[in-house]
Amino acid sequence: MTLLFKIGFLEVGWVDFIDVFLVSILLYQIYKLIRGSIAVNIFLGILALYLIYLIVQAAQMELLATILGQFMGVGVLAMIILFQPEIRKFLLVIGRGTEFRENIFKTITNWRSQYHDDFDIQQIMEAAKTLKATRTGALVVFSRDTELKFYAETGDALNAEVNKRLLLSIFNKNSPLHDGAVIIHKGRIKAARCVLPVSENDHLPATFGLRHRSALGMSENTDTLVMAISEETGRLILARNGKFLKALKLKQVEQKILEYLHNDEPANWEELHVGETEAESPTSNS
Ligand SMILES: Nc1ncnc2c1ncn2[C@@H]1O[C@H](COP(=O)(O)OP(=O)(O)OP(=O)(O)O)[C@@H](O)[C@H]1O
Repeated sequence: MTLLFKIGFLEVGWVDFIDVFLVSILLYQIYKLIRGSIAVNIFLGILALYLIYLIVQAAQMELLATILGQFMGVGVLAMIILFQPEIRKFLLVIGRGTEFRENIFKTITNWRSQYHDDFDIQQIMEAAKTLKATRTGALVVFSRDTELKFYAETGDALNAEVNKRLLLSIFNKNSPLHDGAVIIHKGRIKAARCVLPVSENDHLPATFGLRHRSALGMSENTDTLVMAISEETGRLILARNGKFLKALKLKQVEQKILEYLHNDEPANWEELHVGETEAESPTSNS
């Protein structure tokens, strides 16, 4: 091994350096995935248990060490079960590494501009404006990379071009399709009446019911952007990576959707303050 430097008896080589660097990236990615979610508490619980186990072992308390050892024995399996959503998201992030190569190819073939032309965002924005004004509840999932077949199959397949009138018809309270979420992929409404996973986040405002929880849950579990419009208040929220974006003007919502679709997002997602209302928000009037 090529020696890089030496601290006392410790010899540090290039391989060690790369090893520590990769572990740091891995830990940072794990931290980013579980930050703000209930998984942090579970992770800290497991860590505390592991530390106690080490102390008990060092103190040679055999009975306790054996009991805790049994827990540690099934630790990996327990972690996989407990952190299933986080592991899924992590693998999705890694999987998107292959997308990098695809993107280079697609950029060369001018795929991005084609995609943009296909997708008339104004149809969405006009529908959102009307839905807000008429206080019609709506849940829209934007998926950049996949058709989300698993979730689309919980509803009714449509595969129709995005269109303002169609969206308004779907979410109309008398429509048989209005319950649940619409999934949009590559400029097409893939399905309506879809059931989304519900978030277990404990820190949501009491006013947030199932529509908001499922918007958040979907963004926690998948690499999607979710737009929810409240039936009660007409408030529009965006959910991404397990976080809500503060009340936005419609122009800003449009910008966020386009940033997401073009994979060009800044990292300025913030959680909505508990109890915040549109009237209190400085950026409101969406
Ligand atoms: N898991 C889910 N997946 C998709 N849609 C859901 C899910 N749970 C609830 N919804 C939708 O949300 C609607 C009811 O939501 P609820 O009133 O509990 O939500 P809310 O967050 O308080 O929203 P609102 O402010 O519009 O009342 C349902 O009629 C359904 O259309």
